[in-house]
Amino acid sequence: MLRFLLPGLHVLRDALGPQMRLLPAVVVLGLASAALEGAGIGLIIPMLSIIAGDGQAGGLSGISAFFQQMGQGLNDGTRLLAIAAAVLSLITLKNVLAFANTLLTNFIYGKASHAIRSALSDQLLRIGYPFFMQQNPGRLLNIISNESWRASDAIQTVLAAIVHGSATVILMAFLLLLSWQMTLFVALGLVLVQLSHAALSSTLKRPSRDVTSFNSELAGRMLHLVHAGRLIRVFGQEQREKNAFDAASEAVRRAGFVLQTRQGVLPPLTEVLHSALFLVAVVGAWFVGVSFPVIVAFVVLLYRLQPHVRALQMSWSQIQGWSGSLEEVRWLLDSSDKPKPPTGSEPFRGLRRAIQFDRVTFRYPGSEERPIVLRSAGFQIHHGRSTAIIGRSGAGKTTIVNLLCRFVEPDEGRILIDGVPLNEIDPVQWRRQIAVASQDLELVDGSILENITYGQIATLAEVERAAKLAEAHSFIEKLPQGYDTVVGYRGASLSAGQRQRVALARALVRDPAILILDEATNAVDGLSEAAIVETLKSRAGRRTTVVISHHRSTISFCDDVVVLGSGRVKSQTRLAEVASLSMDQLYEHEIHMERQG
Ligand SMILES: Nc1ncnc2c1ncn2[C@@H]1O[C@H](COP(=O)(O)OP(=O)(O)OP(=O)(O)O)[C@@H](O)[C@H]1O
Repeated sequence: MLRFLLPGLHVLRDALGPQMRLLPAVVVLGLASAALEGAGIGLIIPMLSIIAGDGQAGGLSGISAFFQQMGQGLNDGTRLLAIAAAVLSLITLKNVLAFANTLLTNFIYGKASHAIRSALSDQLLRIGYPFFMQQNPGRLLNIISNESWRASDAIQTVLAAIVHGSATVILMAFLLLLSWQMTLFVALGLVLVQLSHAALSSTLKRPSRDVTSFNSELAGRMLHLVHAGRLIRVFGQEQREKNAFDAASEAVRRAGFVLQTRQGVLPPLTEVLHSALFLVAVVGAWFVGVSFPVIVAFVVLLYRLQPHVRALQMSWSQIQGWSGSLEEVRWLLDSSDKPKPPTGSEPFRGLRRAIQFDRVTFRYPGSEERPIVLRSAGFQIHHGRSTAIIGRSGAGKTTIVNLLCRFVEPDEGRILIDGVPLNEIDPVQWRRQIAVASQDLELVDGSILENITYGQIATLAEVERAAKLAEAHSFIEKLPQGYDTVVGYRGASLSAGQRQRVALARALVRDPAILILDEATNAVDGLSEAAIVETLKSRAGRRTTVVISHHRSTISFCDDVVVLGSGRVKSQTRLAEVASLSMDQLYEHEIHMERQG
């Protein structure tokens, strides 16, 4: 029930985590400071009696009589001063407690906000890779950069609501002790105000979802402007992109306006209803003959109560207004409908014999209509040899890399590593033995040194050795900052060929048991490529290499070649046996396959 009323409640509960145990302290501090405030207001009764010249007035009952007794026996002047000093002490102490509560709620809020952001980053790192193939990056960016902050704000609002709720309970108790009839009347009025407030607040969920979904679209457009800057300019599409961006931004504005207008109605409406209730209570009290000091104390208490009740009601509507944000954060944090990360517990210490694709069938997740990429594919990658995987564009070469890296899993068939199914092998140990250089694996925004040693502890000598093997050392040396040159976002300050050589050095510095090169040198000049091929040759017999390329020169050093076509493995043979064939002829090469699975 509460979950229905407060959308995303368990996002908030999970975010609070161990801080939940601090919530009773927030309540106690809230109750204590409200009690001090109520007592201070109660002391107005004897003060007013003294000022009205009726300091020893009787005829009061309940808590009013209790306050009226304060300082009796003292002369009026001393008593007035003593009561004033007591009121000031109570107000001071109340504010000290209120400040302590502010510190405590800020601490809890900070911890909970951090917990939300940390859980989101944890989830993004943990989810199975196919998730990123299917999801709109704009939606993910919007959740991380916008919605997570609104979820944090919702936590602050809930904490504030706890404080206001505690104050409301205590001040209502004081009101009850002053005059139960007037309090009953006020309580009834407040219930009516809350009902009308809740009815209006419930209309906020829909516009809140609209704002969230339009924000996702806008974030996607922003990403596009950042990533496709060159494309847009080359094709002269600035105006079209501007129109599309403005339309997305306008949609956010319109949805935001609807939400803010509906939210904006609530504070004035609440104030008018509260004022009406306030006036009716005062006038009614006079009509039923409540004494002047009690009316004043009641009115002051009611006056102090109002902001707390209004804040409580506004918290409610704010959380309804953030329901779209909370739902988005909850969606991303929910692992049940997300692809699972690869699992497996078999230890893996290195390839000894071969990787075997055993009748592997695969189709990218997302839709049943997607064509089958690999159909019962069978071939082998032998230990210590270099295997070229070739085929026309779209034949499924990169998909084989994705399967080897366990970004995706076969729908049917198995990949066997020395006879052990890959999905039973510990993925961390497996990935530690492979290194990939691919045009899809971008550089990170940092120095060349940081890029080459990414995820690897290496000495400068080892880095330089890898850079030399990748034909990168000579160009790096010529840069003014050498290995400390910052490459910029995705390596933007380097040429395509330089980026590829740094990426190759990054793979080589690990000296991996299995090196996978997916179009890793296609932007490198012929001379450099020839030198890189020599490097790769030197691994022969010791390490396993998989090379994907459309260039005959790049695969020239390979021992074996696997030809893909129409979702099938068309042939697997020794490259020496087909050395005379051109790349085009190789693509059409179809023979019986050696030891196919
Ligand atoms: N993330 C994806 N989601 C859906 N389909 C995909 C995805 N990636 C690739 N495909 C499809 O899978 C097929 C094989 O793609 P793959 O990238 O493996 O081909 P490739 O042989 O490496 O091509 P190229 O030589 O052009 O790089 C293609 O039809 C492609 O449309």
